[in-house]
Amino acid sequence: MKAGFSSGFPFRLGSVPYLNARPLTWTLEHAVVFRGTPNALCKALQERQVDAALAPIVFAFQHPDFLLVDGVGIGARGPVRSVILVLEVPLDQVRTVALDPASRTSALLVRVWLEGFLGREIRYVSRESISDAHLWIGDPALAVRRSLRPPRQLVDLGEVWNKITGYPFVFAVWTVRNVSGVSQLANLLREAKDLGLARIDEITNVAEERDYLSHCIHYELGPQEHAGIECFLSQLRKLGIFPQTPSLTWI
Ligand SMILES: C=C(O[C@@H]1C=C(C(=O)O)C=C[C@H]1O)C(=O)O
Repeated sequence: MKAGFSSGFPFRLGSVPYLNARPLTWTLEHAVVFRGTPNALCKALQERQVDAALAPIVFAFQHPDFLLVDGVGIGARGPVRSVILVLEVPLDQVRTVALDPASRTSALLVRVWLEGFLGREIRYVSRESISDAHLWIGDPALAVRRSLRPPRQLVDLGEVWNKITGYPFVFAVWTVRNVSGVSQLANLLREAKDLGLARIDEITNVAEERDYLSHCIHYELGPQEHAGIECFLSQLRKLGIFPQTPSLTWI
């Protein structure tokens, strides 16, 4: 039984099916009732199938009624490995990009990078279409990266964001409906992060995966990550996406 609750853990959690979320949910697996892509998690939150989800940060930009758990997230302070753009042609010839239908945040990060920072005009097409570049996230991205052969090249979006802005990037945060006991829930989610990070050796015995969880994904969310989120928001506004400044409520 979890501390402070007389009848078990009273919250329903949603998470992504990717390796990178495992340290955050390792000690809370019993409470995870929904596992789906970042896109599916947004729907699960809206349809009240879950009380809290490790949702794409951009969901909160559009839904200010949800609360965000501070101190924990899925971010990167440099190369992230699992958010990649695979190029079929040299970068300066890229005109069309197929987005990953699983993604919300990285789909906008691609736009910020190509349109905002590089000033390119890009047409976005569906995954099935022939395109000059493909976005991949999560475990499928890790698999694509392993099987990549020249002349195809890849761009690590965590790395380009950090090189250009100097900030970390935050992909996902625990996004919570304002239910009773919400601050206790936030404390438990922060505690679960510490417990999970101390048990990476239990989560995977594959050296490459341990390295990914220990060095590529950054689970702490502090002042630098907040500055990164603000910078991402201001870049989105420059592109005319989310013209209002959303008010984010951190707990
Ligand atoms: C770093 C990652 O972050 C994911 C990317 C997301 C997105 O692009 O919308 C959302 C949630 C994260 O789980 C990843 O899964 O590779």
